[in-house]
Amino acid sequence: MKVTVVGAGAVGATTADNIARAGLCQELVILDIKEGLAEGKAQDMMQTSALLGFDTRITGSTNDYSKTAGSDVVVITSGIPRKPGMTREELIGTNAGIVKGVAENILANSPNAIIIVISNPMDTMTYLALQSTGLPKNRIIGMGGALDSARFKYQLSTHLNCSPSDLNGIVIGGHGDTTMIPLIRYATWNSAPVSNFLSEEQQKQIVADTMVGGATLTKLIGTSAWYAPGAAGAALVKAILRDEKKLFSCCVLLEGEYGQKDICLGVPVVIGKNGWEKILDYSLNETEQAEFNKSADAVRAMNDVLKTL
Ligand SMILES: NC(=O)c1ccc[n+]([C@@H]2O[C@H](COP(=O)([O-])OP(=O)(O)OC[C@H]3O[C@@H](n4cnc5c(N)ncnc54)[C@H](O)[C@@H]3O)[C@@H](O)[C@H]2O)c1
Ligand SMILES: O=C(O)C[C@H](O)C(=O)O
Repeated sequence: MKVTVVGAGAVGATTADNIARAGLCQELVILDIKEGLAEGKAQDMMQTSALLGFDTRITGSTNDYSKTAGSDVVVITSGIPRKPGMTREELIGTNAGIVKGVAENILANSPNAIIIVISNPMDTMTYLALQSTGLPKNRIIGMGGALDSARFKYQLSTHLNCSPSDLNGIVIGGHGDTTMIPLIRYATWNSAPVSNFLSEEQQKQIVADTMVGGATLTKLIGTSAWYAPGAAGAALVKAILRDEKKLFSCCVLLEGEYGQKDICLGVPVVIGKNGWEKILDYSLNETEQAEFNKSADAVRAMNDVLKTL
């Protein structure tokens, strides 16, 4: 199996590192436009192999897409991150051109690849990748909900004083500070609804803190996060390569599901060897559906910006 990670920056390198450490593929290519960066990070990672005991061969490439040929999965992380005080949406002007060019180069060299889009604004970049490659919908997956759901469980765990891995919780909708929807009604602590243990006020706080999870880290670090994003990207790669049929919230093309069409938005999907294989219907209540529709309106407005660039 062969995986390419485009972008050797914070998120790309962390995704690649997680993929290598887990031994998910035989060949791993990291590509970046910045001279020497991908080669250097690939060598550095390869030098951990004797210490960590993985067998993945990692190579780097400065914008030579022939090195990525025949990839089974490609993760796109290229593009600028936000600075404190910015929204993800403000990145569209720079990142749309980058993501479009990268997606076209990937398609030309790996026509059978499944593409995972991480670059922001992720929902719109996923839609753009789908449009510019014309790939079957199941092979374009936006990564945002997997990260937001992990952050949701982190927030829940701090209030419940429990292990995040004992929790179930999912965030759907857009991957934006105001567009994501942590589905607290469905969150459980080992099957028991979290509402059994948390006040209304605590639940509201957890939802609010989850929604600004990325912004909070950006303010603290000075640029956006990479450890959890890289782990989430690698988790999706693993689910595909190992055909796990694992459920994640991912940004995928909707064709009437959840009342929306011609838009890529976060919904619960099953991930396996074919990419996203099935959308699950969580039967949203009226409030949740209204939030989902509002989120779709905001993402659609960003998708419309693409036409003006
Ligand atoms: N979807 C998510 O959940 C999520 C999470 C974290 C970050 N992000 C996004 O991921 C992107 C990357 O974040 P980062 O922190 O790694 O940024 P970074 O600046 O550390 O790395 C980005 C890399 O992309 C490279 N690049 C730029 N143009 C390129 C091109 N045309 N071809 C190949 N490489 C190119 C840059 O040289 C740089 O090394 C940002 O847009 C950020 O907002 C998304
Ligand atoms: O917050 C950001 O801008 C990066 C990313 O989308 C995140 O959620 O960490």
